[in-house]
Amino acid sequence: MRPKISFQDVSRRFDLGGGGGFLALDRFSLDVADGEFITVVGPSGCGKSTAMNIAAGLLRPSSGRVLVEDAEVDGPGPERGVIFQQYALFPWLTVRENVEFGLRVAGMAARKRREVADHFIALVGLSDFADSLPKTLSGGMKQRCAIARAYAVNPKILLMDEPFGALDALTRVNLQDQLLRTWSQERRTVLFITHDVDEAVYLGSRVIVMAARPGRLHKVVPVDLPYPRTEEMRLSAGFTALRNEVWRSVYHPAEH
Ligand SMILES: Nc1ncnc2c1ncn2[C@@H]1O[C@H](COP(=O)(O)OP(=O)(O)OP(=O)(O)O)[C@@H](O)[C@H]1O
Repeated sequence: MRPKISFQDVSRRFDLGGGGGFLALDRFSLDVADGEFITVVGPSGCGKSTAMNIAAGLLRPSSGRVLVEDAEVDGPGPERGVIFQQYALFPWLTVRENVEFGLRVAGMAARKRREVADHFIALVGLSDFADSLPKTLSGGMKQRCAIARAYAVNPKILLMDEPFGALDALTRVNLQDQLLRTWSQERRTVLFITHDVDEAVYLGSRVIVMAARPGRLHKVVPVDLPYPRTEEMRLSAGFTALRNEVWRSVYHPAEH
């Protein structure tokens, strides 16, 4: 089957001035299957965001290319929803209006818009807050609103760059479960960057471990735990073994 997303020898060099260049990403290649949940971990500066931004069409590769369903990415597109660590909600719009925003831009009729928005607001558990402004929400709720907004425009691909990075541990675990539930109901292809090794193993069907200087793919660790993932799984010997493998690859790449 053809991959949903295909990174093909993608490199990115940043010009540092004075003729010097910095290789942020070196010949990164990866095929992501339709409906797959891929997590990406690696030390700071290993090119995770660079790879994600190239797939989002926000940054151009210096060489190589990214294909989405066989078409080369040359800019942002509605089939790719992007969620960053910063929630980026419009503060003057309510939760529902934020979720409706992309639908309004796409020209959807008001009644349909509301129906779609309310579906996704319910999916992330924010129905009681649909008429609230972002400033009255906790960080986790804002991020759930951002997820509902990204889902509402029905992107086939979700690109998530440390979406839970700013949240406390408990909220984070809750949002991980919520994201997996949403993913199992509204199957999308997900590329999810995190610094948290546990999060990477818990969410992903494969963990992509990257290494720095230059930023590159170091190792792919398949996660042979079935979905739905559960709390018992988190505490299982199988999970711990995978977590240790990923940990060693991130922190001791020379030996692993
Ligand atoms: N616009 C830029 N100009 C120059 N260098 C850049 C630019 N963007 C990124 N870099 C460099 O490229 C490297 C990779 O950056 P990138 O943000 O992709 O890493 P990352 O793995 O996402 O890091 P982190 O985990 O800290 O977010 C870093 O060394 C960074 O300093």
